[in-house]
Amino acid sequence: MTPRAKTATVRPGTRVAVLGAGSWGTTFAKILADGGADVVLWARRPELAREIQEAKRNSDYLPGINLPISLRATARLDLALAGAEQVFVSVPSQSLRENLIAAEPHLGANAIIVSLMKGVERSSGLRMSEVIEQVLPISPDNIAAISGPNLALEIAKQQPTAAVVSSTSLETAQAVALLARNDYFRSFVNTDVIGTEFGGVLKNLIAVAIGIVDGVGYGENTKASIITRGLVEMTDFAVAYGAHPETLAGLAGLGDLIATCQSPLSRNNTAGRLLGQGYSQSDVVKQMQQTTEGLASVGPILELAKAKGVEMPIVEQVRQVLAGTLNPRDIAPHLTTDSDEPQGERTLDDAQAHGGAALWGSVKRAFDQLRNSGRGSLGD
Ligand SMILES: NC(=O)C1=CN([C@@H]2O[C@H](COP(=O)(O)OP(=O)(O)OC[C@H]3O[C@@H](n4cnc5c(N)ncnc54)[C@H](O)[C@@H]3O)[C@@H](O)[C@H]2O)C=CC1
Ligand SMILES: O=C(CO)COP(=O)(O)O
Repeated sequence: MTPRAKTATVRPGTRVAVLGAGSWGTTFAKILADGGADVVLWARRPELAREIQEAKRNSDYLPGINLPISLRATARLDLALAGAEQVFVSVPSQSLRENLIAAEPHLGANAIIVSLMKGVERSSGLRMSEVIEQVLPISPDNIAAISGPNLALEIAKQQPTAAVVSSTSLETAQAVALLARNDYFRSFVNTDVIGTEFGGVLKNLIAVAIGIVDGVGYGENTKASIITRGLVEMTDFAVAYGAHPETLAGLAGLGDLIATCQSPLSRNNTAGRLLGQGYSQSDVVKQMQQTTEGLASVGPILELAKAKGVEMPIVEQVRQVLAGTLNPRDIAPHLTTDSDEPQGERTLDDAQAHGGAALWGSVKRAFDQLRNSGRGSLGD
């Protein structure tokens, strides 16, 4: 029986809303409630709202987890949003726009909107914070995004982890981080929204590739090679769109990449494994019971990469496997280039030069933080 978490002592009772009662929305509502916030969770389906409100359970998405007594739930969007100082959004990326339009009339004028999502809008290629900025009458300084090694079920079991809260306004990032923390969840902050959001989106695509080679039966060498080259691919792409390379060496990049690529809890990893076992994309989509953001992101990411002249050979091979034009057995690091000449191994150091930022300095800082058990700065 998981002991009840101690609640934080910061601004208890701050009224917040969480939109989306799936695995991550429900888990994050628990994080916030265990941190002392006054949380109302919006569930699209009334029967799910009732189960959470009355039984403090979400048997669809978090079976066996006891939710905080203080957590309230409703299927009424207006009631969920009434008085909310911060609104955390955790619906599938492709449904964000429609949900923001529905929520807009009920939002407080100064409410902070926090994206918990890790996708890009397929029709526009926009990141989640860009969709929020486009739909709502809101300053980017009132928008934040949270990402990191955050497999929902492990966190719902109160296993310790960390995340990064990102906003163009450091003050906003800190206001969110002060609520999104308790004795098993630690929030760091940064102002690199581009790097933080793209880290969460891109790691899903590499995780699909890892799942594919796992499904084919390749071992740890192949997977480690793809993870390593995948991080360089992620960094190249994100830096081309204005990210700081060190963000991709932090929790939102490397951290989340490790968690997602290694865990059977990952839906993207699982979808990749089914692809590697020979299932078609349509069969995989039918089998997946939960949101698998990576499958919808491959196309838009490759279009964005092409627009900046960034090569993403691993993601391109995932696209080909999804399209059925590449045998899953042929997706492997040495096939990520079709040149017969031995290729120079582009490393994070090159990305640092490429990105012009002190990437290794941030990697060394990360190791120092780990050595000092995280007593480093709030920055990630
Ligand atoms: N599950 C996890 O471990 C983590 C998930 N995330 C992100 O959280 C976001 C949400 O994913 P999950 O909660 O995992 O998905 P999920 O599949 O567990 O839950 C999705 C929820 O959205 C609802 N939904 C579906 N279509 C909707 C619509 N049109 N309008 C409103 N609600 C709708 C579903 O009923 C369900 O309650 C994704 O972007 C994902 O990448 C981020 C970190 C961890
Ligand atoms: O984002 C996640 C972990 O950080 C969850 O990954 P999946 O969406 O692949 O399950």
